[in-house]
Amino acid sequence: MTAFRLAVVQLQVSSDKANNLSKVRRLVKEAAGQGSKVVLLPECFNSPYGTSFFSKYAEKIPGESTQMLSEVAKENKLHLVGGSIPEEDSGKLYNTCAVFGPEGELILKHRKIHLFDIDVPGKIRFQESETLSPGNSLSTFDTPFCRVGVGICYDMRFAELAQLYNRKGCQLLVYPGAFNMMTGPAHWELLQRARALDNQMYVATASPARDEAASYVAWGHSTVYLADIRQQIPISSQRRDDLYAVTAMQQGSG
Ligand SMILES: NC(=O)CC(=O)C(=O)O
Repeated sequence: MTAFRLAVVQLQVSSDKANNLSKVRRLVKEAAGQGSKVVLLPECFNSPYGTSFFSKYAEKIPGESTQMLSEVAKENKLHLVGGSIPEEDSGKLYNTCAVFGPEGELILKHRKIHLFDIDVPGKIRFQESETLSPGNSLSTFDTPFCRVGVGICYDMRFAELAQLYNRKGCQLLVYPGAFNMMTGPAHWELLQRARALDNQMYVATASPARDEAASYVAWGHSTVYLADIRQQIPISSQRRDDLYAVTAMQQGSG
């Protein structure tokens, strides 16, 4: 891994898609001006986060929002991890992160694998699966600095995914996310620290900025967490592969 500057954009997302896109343009340019080579956007950066919004804001890829991401990555000569947008494909909706390289090329699409379905009586009920379909693929990409593993928000709760990315040689995990005012204070930082510590990898998250007037109030607190003590505490070489293994099943499409 070589040193580079990573920017995490905590965006104030509104119901005005065009305004969200123009803010992204401005903020990525600003991050590039400060020397950033990889920029991470939040989950659902072009739309309010909520099941009632996904179909209205959904786009095909390529489409308006990802075209903007491609242009911005190229203009600023950086890797852009495009948070996520509601994606429409063949009549289904996905929560999808598109990653672009410095020539504006689409490197990968990661569709959220674990949908956010929770029901905490009296506090919060959220069922992404009412409108979204899950992705079925792991997603990694290479930069000149390190290999990166991609998950979206709820994906961060699943330790196995991070372990598989570790086995695939990733040194940085990125999670665009939008935890809320209940799960945020309880788990947001803890999960990042857990994934970083278990795997001795860097972990970065980007959230929409908190908007108390939104129907879903994001916790915010975008973070970069470091656990870079591989040499001193060499757990990767001390693993008992003779006793246990984390393996991926055959990946489907999506
Ligand atoms: N929004 C999510 O996908 C996940 C979340 O908010 C949580 O796990 O808490």
